[in-house]
Amino acid sequence: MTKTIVVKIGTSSLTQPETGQLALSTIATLAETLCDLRRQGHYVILVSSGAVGVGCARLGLTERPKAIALKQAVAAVGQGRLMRVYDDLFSILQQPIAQVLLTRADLVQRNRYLNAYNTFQELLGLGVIPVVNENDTVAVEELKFGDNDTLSALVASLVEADWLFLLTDVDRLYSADPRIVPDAKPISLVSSIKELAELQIQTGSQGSQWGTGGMVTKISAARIAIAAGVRTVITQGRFPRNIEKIIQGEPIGTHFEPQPEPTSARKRWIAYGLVPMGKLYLDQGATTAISQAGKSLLAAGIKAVEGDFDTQDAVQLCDIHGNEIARGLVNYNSVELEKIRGCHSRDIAGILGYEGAETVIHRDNLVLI
Ligand SMILES: Nc1ncnc2c1ncn2[C@@H]1O[C@H](COP(=O)(O)OP(=O)(O)O)[C@@H](O)[C@H]1O
Ligand SMILES: N[C@@H](CCC(=O)OP(=O)(O)O)C(=O)O
Repeated sequence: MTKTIVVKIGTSSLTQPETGQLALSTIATLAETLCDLRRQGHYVILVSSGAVGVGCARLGLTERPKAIALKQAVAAVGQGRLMRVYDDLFSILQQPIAQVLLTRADLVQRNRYLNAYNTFQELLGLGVIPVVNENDTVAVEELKFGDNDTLSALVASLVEADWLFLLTDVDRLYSADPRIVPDAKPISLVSSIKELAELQIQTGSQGSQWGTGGMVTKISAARIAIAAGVRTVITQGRFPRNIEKIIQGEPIGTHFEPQPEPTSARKRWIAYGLVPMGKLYLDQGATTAISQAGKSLLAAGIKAVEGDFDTQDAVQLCDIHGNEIARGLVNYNSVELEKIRGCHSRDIAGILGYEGAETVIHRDNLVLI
């Protein structure tokens, strides 16, 4: 049965940790594995980091640049070389590939989201393996995915994938960083979003020397993907052949079970496609109404408004502790909300001088995180 499989490989798997040089045997084995999956009739998408890492090696830089302009320049040097390596290897295996560079804006605006979807469908229909990366050279700070774990989860959600593999330089998720805590407990299965939220995991502040997101972004990516119904696995990048074994049922790596009823595509777009433009801090009553009773958000439950946003922008909803509980599209802009927060809906017309929506965020435009 044809499956859609998204495989993300991080810099720490693509490069030698000591030198930053490409781990050619890993990349070649990955190419062979993906070609075999294609020949078995599956649709395959590769999300590959490494532009910055390869660029650093080419330019003789010994650590990842921090300044955005330098990072963009280094990525521009590395991306071409990375694609050359992939095209040489996949060409030997007679497998056409395509370079797909995305910025967050490509998935934020609905028409561009649908365009990206259509392009992936055309490529997969042609038997091509798309090789995706963030378009680092033009991605400006406020509109960046920031890491390819998030990007790969959004792509898996976009194409309604069956599997998302996050290949990294450890064999699975642990209770803490195994490099630092030798007796960290391995985690083999996370069976729900609720369990994921309750996991007590030390993820450390950053990933390996060349990585970007560490485990924080992989856990966040798994949350996005399983909400979209995508089975997600964190496993060792140095053994790409494990992908086939895992698909055949071998318990390798950390498995995140997909949510039984995937969140609708529109709500996934609200929750993860859009970039939130502000925050609304709710009182306990509104928090309970939103998270447990499936209600819309009314002005009376808003204690504070943060940010400068327009109507229909996406905003984060936070509980009394400041924890994000949901995202939604507002019916009022930030200036109006500052005036009506805490007020009863029947008083809104008198305060604003015109009859607006009864709700601040309608339930249909609200997604629990
Ligand atoms: N709880 C944890 N379980 C496993 N690895 C962890 C954990 N916390 C932090 N890490 C670190 O995260 C690193 C992987 O993240 P990263 O370096 O960004 O890799 P990649 O380049 O594959 O994205 C591992 O090398 C490990 O040192
Ligand atoms: N677009 C960047 C991706 C950075 C990134 O997410 O790296 P990693 O944490 O190694 O997957 C690059 O190609 O270097």
